[in-house]
Amino acid sequence: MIVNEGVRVKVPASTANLGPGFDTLGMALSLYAWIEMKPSTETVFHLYGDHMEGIPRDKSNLIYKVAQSVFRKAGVVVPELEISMYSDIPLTRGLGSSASAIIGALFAANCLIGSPLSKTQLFDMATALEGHPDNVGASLFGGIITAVWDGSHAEYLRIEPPSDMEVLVAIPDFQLSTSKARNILPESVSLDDAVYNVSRTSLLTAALASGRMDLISFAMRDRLHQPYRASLIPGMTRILKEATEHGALGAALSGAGPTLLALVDRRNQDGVDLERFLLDVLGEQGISAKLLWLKPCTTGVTSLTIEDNKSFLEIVKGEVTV
Ligand SMILES: Nc1ncnc2c1ncn2[C@@H]1O[C@H](COP(=O)(O)OP(=O)(O)OP(=O)(O)O)[C@@H](O)[C@H]1O
Ligand SMILES: N[C@@H](CCO)C(=O)O
Repeated sequence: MIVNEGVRVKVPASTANLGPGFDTLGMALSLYAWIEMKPSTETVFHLYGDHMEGIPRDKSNLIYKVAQSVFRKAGVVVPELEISMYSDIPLTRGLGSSASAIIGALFAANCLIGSPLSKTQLFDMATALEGHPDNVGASLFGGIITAVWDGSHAEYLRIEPPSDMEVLVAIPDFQLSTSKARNILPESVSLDDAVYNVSRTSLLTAALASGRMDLISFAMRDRLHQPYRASLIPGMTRILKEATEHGALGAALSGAGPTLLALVDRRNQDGVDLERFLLDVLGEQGISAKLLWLKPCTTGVTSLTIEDNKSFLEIVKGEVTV
């Protein structure tokens, strides 16, 4: 099997759940990480950007381990790698940093050995690693995905996001690990709550697929995870309840949080009132937050051509938008 000299990939961040679609709905966002992977004589890491603090620079690194799982499955031996990464995706904030690292690593490693594995195989491997298909599906395929995981295989459909819909995220200045935000959830829920979410997830999916943005506020409500996670994100309950009064189509906790996300129709909203509302409510709780206007990202992970003489950082710096 041919092993390429090196590959560069660009992978989007993602938001999971979109309110009611717990562990099933995901949407790719216009916030990115870039990875370069090359065979090497010894394993080395070059990690750039403000979000790499604490990330290991040895073979315990997630990117390295995920790449090796691709080589094992394909029956190829590439034990030493030179890995460069630049990321604008904050860690443990609910914007799918782990999913983007997993998808970027799977895709880069597969490209490095001539792409023997299909995207379906990569999706199954990614979902097994992440535990749920929502973030990884969005980072792999782009757009909005609705996905089902049966424990060994993930099926999905991709939905083109409404073209005028933008996303305002408020990223609080504290981290919240997905495991902590999952441990707070109950083991079982009532039939009433299950029906509440099934019906809203169905309506939300159909509303997004058909561009019925007027239905989003009604559909984007949840009883399966947000109420239990509220104690971890002071101000969240008020934001979810009142964001539509300040111009949002709907609001949700992004993934496992703590980032809060509002969908906005930019044809009729400048978003200024919404920005102030989010910062004020979080500020009243003593939380400062960074606001970012993002767009749904319609393409998933992509490989970049390695241009003559351009270094990894030169390529990335030409692309960074935030
Ligand atoms: N580039 C990376 N390289 C290595 N490990 C990473 C990288 N990015 C993320 N991780 C790992 O993933 C962890 C964050 O995963 P976690 O699921 O808690 O949060 P998240 O993916 O940012 O949020 P969410 O899943 O709620 O959207 C980090 O603490 C780190 O261990
Ligand atoms: N669906 C997941 C996303 C975070 O990884 C959750 O809400 O826990």
